[in-house]
Amino acid sequence: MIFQDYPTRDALMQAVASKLAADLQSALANRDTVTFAVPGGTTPGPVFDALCQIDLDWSRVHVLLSDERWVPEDHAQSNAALIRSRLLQGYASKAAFTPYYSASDDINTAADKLSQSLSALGAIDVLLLGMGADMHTASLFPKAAGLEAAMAEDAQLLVPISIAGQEVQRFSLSAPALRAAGAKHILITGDEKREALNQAKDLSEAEAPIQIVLPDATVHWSAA
Ligand SMILES: O=C(O)[C@H](O)[C@@H](O)[C@H](O)[C@H](O)COP(=O)(O)O
Repeated sequence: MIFQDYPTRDALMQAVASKLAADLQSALANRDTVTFAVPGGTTPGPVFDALCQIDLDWSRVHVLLSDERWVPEDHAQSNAALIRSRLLQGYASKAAFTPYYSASDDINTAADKLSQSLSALGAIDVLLLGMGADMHTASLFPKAAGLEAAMAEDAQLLVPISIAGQEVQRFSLSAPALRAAGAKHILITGDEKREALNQAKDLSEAEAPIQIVLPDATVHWSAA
């Protein structure tokens, strides 16, 4: 694991955008289509704002969500809506994007269908993830229903997840999909998440799902 800290939140966001652009560029030099997986949540927005202003061959980039809340895009919790409004703008508006929520299929059918269709993309080339203070990443939450299946070696690309106490179901890239990614970046802020990251190193992947990617990831952190 590489740990990089930044003096301000703005410096963090700008640096992560530049690093992701560099990783996308090097992947584009080697592959016709590059798969870029990104998280939702409240942290990455400014990274997306900076990244979409960087001129690269976005028409050859396929954006995927690391996870989604199982809600339509007009719902406040929709990650697809976040990506469309903050990343798929400017130069990045040319990127391909596959939303996950389906009004017609149930979550299990959607997981099977999308896993099949998206597997043609191959391994994720560039992966950005967040982390919760409970050491979850994507929607792989400790003790969540569906976590065991999501961590199986033969887990399909996308899996349904239900978290006790959360009304909205989740949809997540599975552990094998995250583990197989090329360039892995974790974006976190604040002392609570830094402390959680330190705790995670001594825990199992089931106890701390961030461990699925942590060993070969670059962690980008600022205090604010
Ligand atoms: O759908 C989501 O919420 C994200 O994909 C999730 O994995 C997020 O990265 C963490 O929960 C951190 O969220 P914050 O950035 O809001 O702290």
